[in-house]
Formats: sequence, structure tokens, C-alpha cells
Amino acid sequence: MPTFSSGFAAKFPFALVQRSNSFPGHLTKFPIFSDKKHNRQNLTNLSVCLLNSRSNQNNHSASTMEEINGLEFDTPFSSETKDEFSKELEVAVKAVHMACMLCQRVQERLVSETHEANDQQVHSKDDNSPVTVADWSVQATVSWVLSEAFGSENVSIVAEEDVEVLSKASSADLLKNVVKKVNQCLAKAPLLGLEAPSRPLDMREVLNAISRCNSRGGKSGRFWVLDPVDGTLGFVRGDQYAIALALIEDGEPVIGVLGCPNYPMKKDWLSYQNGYRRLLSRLTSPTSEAYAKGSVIYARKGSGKAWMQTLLHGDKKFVWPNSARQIKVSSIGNPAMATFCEPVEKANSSHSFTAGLAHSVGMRNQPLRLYSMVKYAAIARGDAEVFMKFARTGYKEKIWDHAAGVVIIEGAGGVVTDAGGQPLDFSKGIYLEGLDRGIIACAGAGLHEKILSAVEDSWNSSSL
Ligand SMILES: Nc1ncnc2c1ncn2[C@@H]1O[C@H](COP(=O)(O)O)[C@@H](OP(=O)(O)O)[C@H]1O
Ligand SMILES: [Mg+2]
Repeated sequence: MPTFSSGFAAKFPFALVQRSNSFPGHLTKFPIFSDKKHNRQNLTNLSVCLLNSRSNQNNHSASTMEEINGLEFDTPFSSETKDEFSKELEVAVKAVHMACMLCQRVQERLVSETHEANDQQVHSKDDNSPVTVADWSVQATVSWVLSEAFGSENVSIVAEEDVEVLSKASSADLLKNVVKKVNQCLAKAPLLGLEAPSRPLDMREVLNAISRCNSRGGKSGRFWVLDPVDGTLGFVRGDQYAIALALIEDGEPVIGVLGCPNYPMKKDWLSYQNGYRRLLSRLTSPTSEAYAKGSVIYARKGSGKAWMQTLLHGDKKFVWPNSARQIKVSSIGNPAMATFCEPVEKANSSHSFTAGLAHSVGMRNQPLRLYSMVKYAAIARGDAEVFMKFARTGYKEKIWDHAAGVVIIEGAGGVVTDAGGQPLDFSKGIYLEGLDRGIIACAGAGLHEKILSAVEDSWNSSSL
């Protein structure tokens, strides 16, 4: 049986890069920027309090650490291996698992680096969002794994990153770093039951793997959708982020996999998210059980189920379907008991509009603000009941920011639509064309209807 050796815990050299000078990346050793522009209350701590106070209300998690460590959960697909997309799901989960481990190493180094060192490592894209070596490395790794498993001629991928910056002569060191990360990660493929490359990939092969992800999507055929590091801002701040991979067939997402390296199996463990986690990472080996954190969540359309499994650490084996447990959305339907989640950044979704909606339907709890598609995971796992995103007028949502999450929430029993009540349309290319105002995901139909009607009542008087 393949096992995880402590070799994987060997340090990945730190690897974030400067793409331009426009990103105001004053990274601290803590998740929230301390500069004026980013000064805010520590929302993650707020999230932790909320989660802790809710942990007895609706806890679908395993009750003890032993339960997690013993991995005595269901093996969800053992009787379903002949189902459609079973191989796709297996490969996708394994690829995301590898990507999570790659990202964890990069983030660990990032949060332990000095301000100055970090300033050199984070770059800004044209839209001012940050990018790191992890984005390209994950894209190359996932692209390579999918191509090996299904044949590159059969694999079409829509993904967030391209090779423009990496291909520049001035990016030679960056590219070297990406190649190194990719090879370190792929060398561990056998631990997941996948084949490693017969020799390390060279620069050209890594660039090819990244640039192969040039599909523009569309309404027919099959394509994968990858966000290599969703919530890059959360990632560089040492906070939540996700690796999101979905398979779309004829315009419909059929598989969704979310790697959430900082989203633990047990809600209570999230309290270790910030200070304790950093402390723990210095005091214990990353292979230690005490350090185990993070999860991979997945679903297959039509199965009516969604699953969550812990990220592998130490010598744990990954033998598909490994031990996963089924997750379900919250059963709370009373708005007074419900919690909504939304982006941390108010630039990405109007906090004032969602606060008004929440108030008008009778939701009284503080919002749970999380970076990335971890919000979809939070709904699917029952940590919150509602997710709302209302971007500024003119912003076009991209399919890779939602596809995996939709399959997972629906599998867990929830509902996801635009603010007009229509399903999200993944068949129109890289954008969610025709999206009506915003995105609303709910644990149950009752809450969903209430929020849709609150949007109707308040939209015209909003400034959106
Ligand atoms: N002005 C904007 N409005 C809405 N969403 C935006 C945005 N700018 C970026 N985003 C998207 O929001 C994602 C982060 O989600 P969240 O705000 O929920 O953490 C980003 O993903 P990336 O980090 O992968 O670029 C990006 O796609
Ligand atoms: Mg994204």
C-alpha cells in the first residue's frame, strides 16, 4: 500500500512571486492586513466565535478527534463505482488533494516569512487581485494529472491562469520555482494511487500543462473548470482559500470538488485556525496528527449526496474512496436562527445590501465572512444556512468561482440560484452570462423564497 512518507513534509522552498508593483501586499504574520487600506476587525475571529457558538446546534461533524483519526466513516462510493463519472470523480478528488498539499506548504512558508520577504512574493493581476506561485503550480499539476488519466486529447480545461507572465525572460526564477513545486508535488502522486511522471517535467512541459487550460467553455461537450487558488487574497493573508475543480457536461456541472486546506472536518477545530494553528505549525511536525486540518469536499450531480474527507497527513494512505463522511445542509429554516455567509471583501459583494436583506427576513446573527468558495462548503456542511453575493453592477461572475460549489450544495440538499430564482448558467463561456443581480444559496427552499422576495422588495431602492 502506498503511504505518505515524511519526505513530503520536507520543506518546499518558499515560492510566491512579484508580478507587478501594483498590489499593496503588506503581508503580516497574521491573516488580516494591518495597513490602512485593509484595516478591519478580524473577521475570521468573528467567524470562529460564530462557528463555536453554533457547534452544538447543527453539528453533522464527527464527535471526537478519535473518530476523525480512526477514519471510521462511510466509504461512500464503494457500492457506486460503476456509476457515471466515477473515474472522473476519483481522479478529480485525488488531483485536488495533491493541490491542497502543495498549497499548504506554500502558505505555511508565506505566513512565516517576514513582511519584506512577502512583499517580494505576491503579485497583482490586471484586476488588482493577487497571484502567487501556488496558482500556476496547482494549475500545471491538475492539468497534468487530468491529461495523464484521460489523455490530453480528451481533456479540455477552463482555468483562471495563463502563461503570459511566466513566459517572460524576467520571470525565469519564477518559472523555475513553479517547475520545482510541480515536480515536488507530482513525485507524490503514487501516494494517492496515481502515476508520477517517469522523469521530472521540464519548463516547456510545465508551461504546456498550464497553457493547455485554454478552453472557453460553452454549451456542448465536456470540459473541466479549475480555479487553482480561489480566494487568493485569503491565501496570502494566511486565511481560508479553496482549490475548485468541476466537470461540466453540455452546460451542466456534473462533478464538483472543493479542496479547503484550512477548513477542518470538525467545526470546533476552526478555532485553531489563526493563532493556534500558527503556533502549532511551529511546535509540531506538519505530519503530526495534532496538525491535521483541512478537507476535500465533493459531490456528483444526481447522486443526492455530498462528501467530506480529511486531508491526508503523515503516513495515512489514500485508497479511493478512502474514508469520507456524508455532509448535509442545515435543517434550520427559521431566519431568526439562521446565519448567512458572504465574502470578506465588501468590494466583492455589497455588505450593506446583504445586511438589509438579512434584516428584512428576520436574520439576526452576525454574518459569517469567509474568503473563497469555502462559503459553499460552509453551507453544504451546515455551518451556515445562506450564502449571498451581490457584486457591483458590471462585474461578471466567472464559472470557476461557482461551478464546484453548486454541485456540492445541491448534493448536500441545498439550492443555488441567481437573485431571480434561476439556476446559474454554465453554458455561456467563461462568465455566468445573464446572471440576475446576484447569487443566493440556501440550505432550504423556505429561506430561499424569503430572500428572493426580499431582493424584489428592496432592489429598486438599493444603490447596486
Ligand atoms: N469586484 C469583484 N466583485 C466580485 N467578485 C470579485 C471581484 N473581484 C474578484 N472577484 C472574485 O471573487 C473571488 C474571491 O471570492 P471571495 O470574495 O468570495 O473570497 C475571486 O477569486 P480569486 O481569488 O480566485 O481571484 C474573484 O474571482
Ligand atoms: Mg476565484
